[in-house]
Formats: sequence, C-alpha cells, structure tokens
Amino acid sequence: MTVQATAIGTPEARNAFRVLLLGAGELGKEVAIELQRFGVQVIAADRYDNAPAMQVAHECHTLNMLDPAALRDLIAHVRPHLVVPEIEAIHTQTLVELEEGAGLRVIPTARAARLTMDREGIRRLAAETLGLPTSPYGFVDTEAEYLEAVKAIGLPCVVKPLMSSSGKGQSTVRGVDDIAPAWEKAQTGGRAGQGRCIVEGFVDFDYEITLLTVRHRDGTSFCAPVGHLQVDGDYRESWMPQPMRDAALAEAQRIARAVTDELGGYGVFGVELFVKGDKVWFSEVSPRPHDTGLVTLISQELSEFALHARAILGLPIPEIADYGPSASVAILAKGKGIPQFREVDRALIEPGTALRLFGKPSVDGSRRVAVTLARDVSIEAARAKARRAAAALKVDLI
Ligand SMILES: Nc1ncnc2c1ncn2[C@@H]1O[C@H](COP(=O)(O)OP(=O)(O)OP(=O)(O)O)[C@@H](O)[C@H]1O
Ligand SMILES: NCC(=O)N[C@@H]1O[C@H](COP(=O)([O-])[O-])[C@@H](O)[C@H]1O
Ligand SMILES: [Mg+2]
Repeated sequence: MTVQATAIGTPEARNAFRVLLLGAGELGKEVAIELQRFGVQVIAADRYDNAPAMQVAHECHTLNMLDPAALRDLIAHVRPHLVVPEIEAIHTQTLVELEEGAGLRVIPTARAARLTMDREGIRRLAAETLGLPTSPYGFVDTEAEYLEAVKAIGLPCVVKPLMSSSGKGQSTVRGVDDIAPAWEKAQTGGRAGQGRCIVEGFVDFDYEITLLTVRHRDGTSFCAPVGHLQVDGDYRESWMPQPMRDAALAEAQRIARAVTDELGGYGVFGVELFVKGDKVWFSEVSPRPHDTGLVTLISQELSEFALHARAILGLPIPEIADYGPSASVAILAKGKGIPQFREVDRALIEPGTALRLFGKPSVDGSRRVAVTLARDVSIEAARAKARRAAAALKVDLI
C-alpha cells in the first residue's frame, strides 16, 4: 500500500505518477492542487464537463461513474497508480473487483469506498459489527415498510436515500403531515434514483462535529474537532476548534479510531459525530476530505487536502499545526445559470479572510459555489468575520 515519495516522476513523462480522481468537485479541486505540488499527474473524472477539479487537472474525462463498463474502460485507459474517490456515486463494486483481481490501488481501500457509498453498509458496520453508539435505524424498500419503520422508531425521525450526500433527498419528519412528503422526497432526491432508504431516530444533540482523522504511514492523527451548522442536511457553516469536554473528545476519538481502523488504508476520513454532554453518537464517515473541513484551508498549516495528499502518497505527517480559531461559510447560489461573482474585493477587505470560488460551470436549483474563510481571536469572532465576507460577496446567475 505504501508509495515511496522517491517514486514520484514527472507529469506527462513516461515515469509520471498518475492519480485518478473519481469526482471532480470543490473538494477534489483542492486535493488536485495539493497533489500537483508534489509533481503528481492528476486525471479528473466526473459526470459533467468542466467540473472544478478538471480545471486544474492534467487530463479529464466525463462519464457516468455508476456505470460499471464505463468505469472499467476509464481505469483501463488511464492506468492510474492510485484511484481517489471524491464522491459516493461510483460503481464501487467495480473498484472492489479491480483491487482484488488487477491490483488496483483505491484510496483508502475499495472496501471502504463500497461500505460508505451506501448508508446501510457503513451503518451496519458501525452499529452491528463494531457496536458503536448510533441513532436507532431501519432500512425500507417500500412505502408500507417506511410507514412501519416510522411507527417503530417514532417521531421525530430522519429519512434519507441510501446513496445521497449534502442532504439530497433528506427530510426530518416532525409531525404526521411530514410523513408522506418525506417519502416522496427520498424517492426523487437522491443521487442514484429511487429505492431503499434509511429511517433514523432523531438525535437531540447539543452540537455536532466532524473529526478529521488521518491514517498515514506512521499511524493515526486527529485534527481539532470541527463544529458545524447544517440546514436541510447541507453544511452552511463550520468552525474549529469546537470546544469539547475532555470525556466527549476522548469518546469521539475512540469512535473515530474504531471506524477508521476497520476501514483501513491511508488518507483523511471525516468522521461525523453528534454530541450531548459526554455522550457521542456515530453518524457517518467520508473516507475522504469533508466539506465541513474546508475550514482547514485557513485554520491549519496542512489543510485536510494537503493531509490527504501526504497520507495517500505515503509521506510523513509529523505534526498538524493549527493557526487558531477559524470559520467557514458556504455560499449557495439559487436559480438557473452560470455563476458570476461580484464584490469579491469587499469579501476580502478584512485581514485574516480568504475565499475559494469553485468554478462550477452552472447552477440549476441550489448549489454550493464558493466558501468564505476567516481566522480571528475567538470562534465567535471568526464566524462573524466569515459571515461578513459571505454577506459582502454577491453571486449572479447569468
Ligand atoms: N438521526 C439524526 N438526528 C439528528 N440530526 C440528523 C440525523 N441525521 C442527520 N441529521 C442532520 O442532517 C445532517 C446531514 O445528515 P447526513 O450527514 O446523514 O447527510 P448527508 O447527505 O450524508 O450529508 P453530507 O454529505 O453533507 O455529509 C447531519 O449533519 C445532521 O445535522
Ligand atoms: N457533502 C459532500 C460534498 O460536499 N461533496 C463535494 O461536493 C461536490 C458535488 O457538488 P455538486 O452537487 O454541486 O456537483 C463533490 O464533487 C465534492 O467535492
Ligand atoms: Mg453527513
């Protein structure tokens, strides 16, 4: 599994070290940039043209990554040294088969990509195999089963398609009037069409965190906990370090270590946890950098993307130095058209402020198109500053 740094050649040359990103959104774009800094040849693939990471990659491919034949053809064509999944919606069984049969190297492992692409795989692993605390849950295929599960779990509960992210297709059912619309949304809103859903009991947490956990050649390292605010299952703000009681942090790290050790391989994992007092529940895990971890672009010397690049290349991570209280605010564009940003200068007027404009080629509905970043003397001050930057930035869809 280890890749020696000395084995990195020159992009486009016969000794190039090739990394194939499956998914080329804003998170992959930052990973691509970090890999390029090590002279890696980056090939970016996604379901649409001109995706953010494609704009900084050496080569790009547009395909349906859920199609096993198309995925196989792509991998045969690119012959990557490493495959780095960037989204869930990939035919991960193909990766499992190629890892077993053809020695393909998948980050962190093909099994981790397969287990986390659907909520059932990772939930059963965490709750049933590892015995970790989670919300109560049930899996349903039909509306009748769904109604049964809602009755058994009780209200409020949360309904999600098995394969979705950023809250797509997700609803919280608070009263009886929400039951039917939540089923309808779950059947139409996921990333892979209709089908099986999870119904989860609602966890009445004090706060939620992402514990960025890095498995690298010398062991496991944790970033400071990232606190975040979600609206409609989608991240809107994140900050770090989230203050936590010692017992809760220790429990969060115990859970994160158990899950990531089980998944194995090298790379960054975003372990999502709910916290109430000293009690911690496992929610889910991304075997890759996490959107709430965008805050590390300003809070740490090595962002989660730089950490991912180092870990997957088998390079050392001797320390994770942080720069103090920091925050991020996601910028969503709503409507239809090509994003155009105005007042970018106003968004950057204060010291300790930064910005990423993702370069997404179009919006149809609601889509995250940028993030503001800020650092200050306290979390409150950093959050307020990141919000001021977000309020200053204007997005038109033309
Ligand atoms: N059982 C639950 N109890 C309380 N809140 C929940 C529950 N499940 C989800 N949520 C809320 O919805 C958010 C999104 O849920 P989840 O992470 O499962 O969705 P997702 O679509 O995978 O999102 P992402 O891709 O951004 O991680 C959570 O961060 C949390 O705020
Ligand atoms: N919560 C997961 C997440 O944030 N993933 C990030 O969003 C992109 C998809 O965005 P899109 O839906 O705008 O194409 C993904 O490619 C990834 O970078
Ligand atoms: Mg999540």
